Amino acid sequence: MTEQAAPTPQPARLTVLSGPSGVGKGTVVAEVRRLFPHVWVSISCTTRRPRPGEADGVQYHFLSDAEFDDLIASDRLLEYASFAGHRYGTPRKPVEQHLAAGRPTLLEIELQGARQIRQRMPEARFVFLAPPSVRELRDRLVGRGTEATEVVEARLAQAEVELEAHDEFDVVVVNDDVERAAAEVVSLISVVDA
Ligand SMILES: Nc1nc2c(ncn2[C@@H]2O[C@H](COP(=O)(O)OP(=O)(O)O)[C@@H](O)[C@H]2O)c(=O)[nH]1
Ligand SMILES: Nc1ncnc2c1ncn2[C@@H]1O[C@H](COP(=O)(O)OP(=O)(O)O)[C@@H](O)[C@H]1O
Repeated sequence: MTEQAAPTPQPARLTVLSGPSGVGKGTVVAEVRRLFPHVWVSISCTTRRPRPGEADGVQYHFLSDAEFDDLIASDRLLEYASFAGHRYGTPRKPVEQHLAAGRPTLLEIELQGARQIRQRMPEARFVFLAPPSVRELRDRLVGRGTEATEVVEARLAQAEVELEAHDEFDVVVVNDDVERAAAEVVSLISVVDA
């Protein structure tokens, strides 16, 4: 029997999911993983402190400012941005490796980072998660109870900037119902264009 080389996998699609703080990105991404375990979700680096229940290497890699500076200096971030007083960035290598191995890959990042990815990887698909209303966004952010009042206000001010940019994205998904929104995101991640 002749041995055949394993076929080289087709590079997979990169999907970028953005949307204002409190819209439900984390909640929807958790549901996306449940519905579609084949997706690989990038773990970002951040200089913000972990919230209760968050662990290093799970939700984020929690870094010092000096460690974050090192990643920038050695070009190990695909994109990075400041948000509400902290820095966030996507480690480059795991994204490239998972895409090359054929795993549909998802980045959950804010607007400035999404714009950098559009410059570098225009073939990616850009999805904006929108709230049913601004009132509902405020209620979700306050209801989550993870930030102090002034941080909530800073995030809401930033949310207005993000909401105005929704038409830069390929698709807008309204997070009215978590399961419905997640199913829509899965269809965008998993279906390859003809
Ligand atoms: N540019 C960029 N933004 C990120 C990255 N990781 C997370 N973010 C965004 O940073 C913002 C703040 O995240 P976080 O502090 O976890 O708050 P939360 O999204 O409101 O729970 C959100 O809009 C995230 O999508 C990243 O690697 N790069
Ligand atoms: N479709 C939804 N309907 C009602 N509440 C939601 C919905 N999606 C998320 N939430 C709630 O809104 C709050 C913010 O969600 P989260 O996923 O932390 O947002 P983000 O990651 O965008 O900041 C959480 O308390 C979450 O349970």
